[in-house]
Formats: sequence, structure tokens, C-alpha cells
Amino acid sequence: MALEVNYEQLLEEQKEPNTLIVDIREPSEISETGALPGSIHIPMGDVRNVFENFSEEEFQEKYGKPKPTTDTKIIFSCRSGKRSMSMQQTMQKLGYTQAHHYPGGWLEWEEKSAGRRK
Ligand SMILES: O=S(=O)([O-])[S-]
Repeated sequence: MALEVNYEQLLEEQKEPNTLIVDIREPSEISETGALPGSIHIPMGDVRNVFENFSEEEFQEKYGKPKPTTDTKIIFSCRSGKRSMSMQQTMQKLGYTQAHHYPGGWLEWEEKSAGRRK
């Protein structure tokens, strides 16, 4: 079963400096909505290459966060959980044992956090 976080857990993880949240939507989607707060943006098709081939320095420079190790808690998020689940499974198979995903995705985050902001 895919490792998941729900909305409440995501809110906690957004405050956790050692967790890496990755918004894997396409650049066009991000420019429409903005990326998930606390996340870095890597489009789905680039994630594997970036995780496997970037040096620690390149990763830090481009994303402003330490490059994840296979033990880093990672949370993938997309629009509504399909792509993030597939990404979670791919990265878990590659040895990222703490790869999680947020099934609610942007749509749930936006809906729930609209209420909180008011
Ligand atoms: O974002 S999605 O892959 O669930 S449509």
C-alpha cells in the first residue's frame, strides 16, 4: 500500500524542516495556482532524473533545500492524487523508503485551507 499523509499531517509536515514536499504538477498548472506551500516544484517527468543525477550542490542551489537521501521523508503532491501515487510507488521501488504522497492533492488543500484563511 502506498504511504500517504492526510491534510492534517501535511500541515504539520509543512513546518518540519527535514521533510521534503515536492509538487510534481506541470509548470502550466503551477503558474495557474501557485505551488503547494512549503514545497519545491519538480515536474513529474523530471523527479527521477533530479533525485538520481543531481549532485548535492546542484540540488541545493536549484531548490534551496538539501538533496534527499533514501531515508528522507518525502511527500509528493499533484492535483488530485493519481500522479503522486504513481510517483510515490516509483520512488519507493528505487529505495526511497520514506516516500509518501498526499492523495488529496492541490484540490483538497485549496478547499480545506480556504476555510482556514477566513
Ligand atoms: O493530479 S492527478 O494526476 O490526480 S489528475
